[in-house]
Amino acid sequence: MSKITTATLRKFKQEGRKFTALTAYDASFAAAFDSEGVDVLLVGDSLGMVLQGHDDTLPVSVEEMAYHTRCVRRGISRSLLMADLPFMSYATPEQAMTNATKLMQAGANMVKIEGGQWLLETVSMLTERGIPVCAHIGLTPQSVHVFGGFKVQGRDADNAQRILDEAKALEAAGAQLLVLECIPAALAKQITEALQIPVIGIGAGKDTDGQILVMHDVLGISSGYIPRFSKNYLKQTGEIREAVKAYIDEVQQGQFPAEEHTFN
Ligand SMILES: Nc1nc(=O)c2c([nH]1)NC[C@@H]1CN(c3ccc(C(=O)N[C@@H](CCC(=O)O)C(=O)O)cc3)CN21
Ligand SMILES: CC(C)C(=O)C(=O)O
Ligand SMILES: [Mg+2]
Repeated sequence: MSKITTATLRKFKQEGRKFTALTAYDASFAAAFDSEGVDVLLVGDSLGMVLQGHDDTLPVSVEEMAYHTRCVRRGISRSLLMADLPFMSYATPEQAMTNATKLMQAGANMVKIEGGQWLLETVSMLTERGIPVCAHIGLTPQSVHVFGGFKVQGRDADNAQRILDEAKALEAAGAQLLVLECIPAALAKQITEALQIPVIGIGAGKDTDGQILVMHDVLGISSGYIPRFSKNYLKQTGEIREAVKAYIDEVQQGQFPAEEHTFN
């Protein structure tokens, strides 16, 4: 099987073939997810919560992200490897270039950054210099203290329009992928149809081009916050590889996310 690139994902979008993504933080899980056919692996800054036990993602450092990216890289043969730039590591385009370089040199194929309008210059500067960017909008967890909690975004008409406009502007700035988190399904559908680039949803309904979940949620070992949009696939399968297969299968068949995992 040849390596997944952003061009592969774009082809999947054009063909209407759903793809799957999971977080991974170490080589062993990465190798298992890769060999079962997960298309995209994300070294998420969610590691601040699920590995380190913090209440949010803000304490995570670039060095920690680079360490886990190096670990995951050694487990991968086929999947695309994306890594999150953590809180405040891309506050200026210069910081973004310095820190994205560290993650790329640790083995990432692209970096993910949270934000809309204010990030446009950063997206084009990174892309022009050889670092592909996945933009992340909607519920951006690094802004949890601005939002006042992990809350669904884009429910009123003004905010929905703003998120749609941001998505189009990020694509125009050069973003090659987009993550939509915790927004109403109808808005995610509208954005997915409006863009040429592949759109990955989490808590964004069934009509995005791909789905992503945090591996601890899929394997039923998250404590504290367990988002409603996630699903424990270990419960129904009893084995990690079978759980991952079931997740991939349900995404490809359009069975996940179901109505119970969806915000309206
Ligand atoms: N285990 C885990 N899973 C995740 O999906 C995840 C993390 N951790 N850490 C980083 C961010 C934080 N995320 C979260 C965390 C909680 C909710 C949550 O509790 N959402 C409410 C919806 C609230 C509303 O209706 O406005 C829910 O019921 O799911 C959502 C996203 C997503 N990411
Ligand atoms: C939930 C995904 C999209 C993420 O950003 C993370 O795991 O950090
Ligand atoms: Mg993240």
